[in-house]
Amino acid sequence: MLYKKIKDLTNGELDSLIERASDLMAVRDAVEIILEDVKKDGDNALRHYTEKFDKARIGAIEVNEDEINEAMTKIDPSLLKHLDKAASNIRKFHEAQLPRDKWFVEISPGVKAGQKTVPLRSVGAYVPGGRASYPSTALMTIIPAKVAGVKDVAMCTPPGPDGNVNPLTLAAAKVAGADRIYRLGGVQAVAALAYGTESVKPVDKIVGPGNVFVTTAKMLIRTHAEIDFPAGPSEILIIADETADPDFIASDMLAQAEHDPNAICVLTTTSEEIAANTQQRLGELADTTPRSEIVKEALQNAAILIGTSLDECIELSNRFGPEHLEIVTADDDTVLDRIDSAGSIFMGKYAPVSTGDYASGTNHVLPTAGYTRLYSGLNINHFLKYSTIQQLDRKGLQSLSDTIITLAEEEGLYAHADAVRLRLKKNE
Ligand SMILES: NC(=O)c1ccc[n+]([C@@H]2O[C@H](COP(=O)([O-])OP(=O)(O)OC[C@H]3O[C@@H](n4cnc5c(N)ncnc54)[C@H](O)[C@@H]3O)[C@@H](O)[C@H]2O)c1
Ligand SMILES: N[C@H](CO)Cc1c[nH]c[nH+]1
Ligand SMILES: [Zn+2]
Repeated sequence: MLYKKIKDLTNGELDSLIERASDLMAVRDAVEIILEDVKKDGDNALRHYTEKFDKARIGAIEVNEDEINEAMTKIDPSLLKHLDKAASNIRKFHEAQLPRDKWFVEISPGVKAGQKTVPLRSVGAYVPGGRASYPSTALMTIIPAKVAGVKDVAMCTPPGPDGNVNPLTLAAAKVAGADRIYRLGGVQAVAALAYGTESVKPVDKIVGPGNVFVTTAKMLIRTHAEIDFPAGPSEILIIADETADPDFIASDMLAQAEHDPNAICVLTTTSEEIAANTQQRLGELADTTPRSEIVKEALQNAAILIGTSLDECIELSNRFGPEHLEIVTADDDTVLDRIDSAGSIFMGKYAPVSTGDYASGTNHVLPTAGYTRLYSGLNINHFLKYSTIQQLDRKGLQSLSDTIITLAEEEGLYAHADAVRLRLKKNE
């Protein structure tokens, strides 16, 4: 773990903290081989890689209705109640993000310009399932697609060694409204959704998080399908002053560390005492937590960085661009106003990242590896596209004609000018 004052960081230390997208491309060669094999050999390659990585010999690639219904019967009703509660909060939040179906503005008399909203035709949701199973991610990816009106939503998630998909993930997919489910994980799932195979229908866009292999695969198939953004191994950065509680900080760092050995957890604080106590607490928790092995590996990438002022901590956070940002200071609103790159922001000591991971309604599929500098987390717009519209009457066209004809002729595009002249020459 890196434990230092921000001002003492070497350029190399700062670069490896900020420029972490290179971790994804380190697995590029291995990923490309799998992508090519699936493109060439379709279902055969899917079965081969599922056996290799998930230790499962699968027959049917698509999960059938009977399996889904059977999974539903296996789930404790009280568990289903919690799934429903999470689903309903996620639905409520994403419905609030919906834009208007169609709108117009009068640019000038007789000239109306507007916009129409259209859902994508088909989307593939990748739901991870390697080191943990992620029913919550089925809700986070499928619900917004359905709220946006996407007709065809497929889900891919890795099977267990018995070839079955985790029953709660199947239940979550059903609650969320998935149209098709494939027992496929990793690079092979992304390839199948992008290229299509005998059993898998290709989709227009692939969304959802995954480990470095899944995320790199998404970045490499973009000539075939659009993607949301790189959503790789989990990250947290906490900005804290002396008012924060080191036990809470350590437990929230642990909560993201337990996802993946490649997870990245950072605390930046103005308090040397908070820094030291957090480090000590992390050490204790790492030994006793059930996912100790993963956590200990992830904590090797962790950092505790002491700033001489909150300004220094905020600047570091904006350069890092964390997937999750927690702000725990005496004046969280003022810090919030200065944040320009963070996937999802958690304010105050009663808002651990776990709230957004499961139940506050916001989406937990978020850019990692510094991509919050470019992308927003998963939201309704990832499932929509917009057509602009213009509607003019004769007077409206007349009012724009000189401008259009002059600019078109300057560009040497005479037919553009004539398209206007012709209409105005003809009697109504
Ligand atoms: N950023 C986000 O929004 C977000 C949200 C939830 C989870 N996550 C992250 O998702 C990830 C889930 O990872 P996971 O591993 O548990 O599940 P996963 O489903 O992403 O990956 C499992 C698959 O990885 C493939 N794989 C494993 N080793 C491989 C190898 N050596 N070569 C090629 N392929 C290989 C296998 O096909 C396997 O099915 C974690 O990193 C977690 O932090 C991120
Ligand atoms: N923290 C993860 C995103 O990095 C999302 C998640 C799902 N389940 C638990 N947590
Ligand atoms: Zn989490």
